[in-house]
Amino acid sequence: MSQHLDALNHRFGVSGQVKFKPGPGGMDAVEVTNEHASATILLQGAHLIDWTPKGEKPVIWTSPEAKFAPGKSVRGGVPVCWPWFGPHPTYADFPAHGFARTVPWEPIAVKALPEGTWLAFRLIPTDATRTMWPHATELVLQMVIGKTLDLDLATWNRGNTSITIGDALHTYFAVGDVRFAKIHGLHMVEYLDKVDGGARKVQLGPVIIDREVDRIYLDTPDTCVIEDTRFARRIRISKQNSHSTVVWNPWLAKAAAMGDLGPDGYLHMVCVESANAADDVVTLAPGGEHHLWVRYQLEPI
Ligand SMILES: O=P(O)(O)OC[C@H]1O[C@@H](O)[C@H](O)[C@@H](O)[C@@H]1O
Repeated sequence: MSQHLDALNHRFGVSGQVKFKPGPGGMDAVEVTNEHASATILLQGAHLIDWTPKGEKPVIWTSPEAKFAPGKSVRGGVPVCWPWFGPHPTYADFPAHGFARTVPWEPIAVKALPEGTWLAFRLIPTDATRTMWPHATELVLQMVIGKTLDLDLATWNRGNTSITIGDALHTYFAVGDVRFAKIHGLHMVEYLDKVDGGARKVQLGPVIIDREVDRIYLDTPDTCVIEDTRFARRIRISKQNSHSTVVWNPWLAKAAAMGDLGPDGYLHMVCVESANAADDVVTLAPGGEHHLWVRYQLEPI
């Protein structure tokens, strides 16, 4: 075990519950096990790659062919998109979905609570991140690993001028077979269809995934539900301070071209991303703060 991990265990470890250790690809990770659930989080990106409530199948999907390497985004889990969503509005060579998911974060607090394990991580700014984002901004991701998974992505504007951000919790949910899943809660909601040149359309009924789907739903309600008959469960997604929801599945051809989704990975995942995306961005005055909050919860069918 590296000195760094030893030091983290000394400071934040909780015997039998929270352990910092090398994770997949040897990347620094923290493993959480409590009476409600287990989870694994990479320190790069504060990227949660597993959350499995006791006695259940994993709720979060990470590709069996994900590549774990410093500075590379991991296919699956809960990537944090920040401080922009999708391509950078001006600089095409800046990374898609921002840099938060590919840089190191540091733990700042860990506590065992009756409801689960609370952890907080802070993004570590570097010269490289300051080149892309020359603002005094603090970014903290808090999690509670319990029977539910709660995530709070907090942005503080510590500078003297206003800032404008886009953000998303780009969660890959595990489903038995996506062709038999339905996403409820977006009926009569307008969306931008990214596989049809960004055309504006209106969702009627539940979202069905039977082809490539890449949509930004606009002005979305605070709850949607993935109904998964194959796994006989529903995943309830509740959120606050997120006005858009992105639904994404690359389907067969795109998945094959991506190279890190596995041969039939696209059948076992769907991204339902709680976001502030496209025109829905967040402007923070000096001293302002913004909390993108989600709760994921399993319900039997
Ligand atoms: O491959 P990435 O950068 O993780 O992005 C995956 C997908 O993320 C989704 O949020 C976007 O809407 C898609 O267009 C994109 O393909």
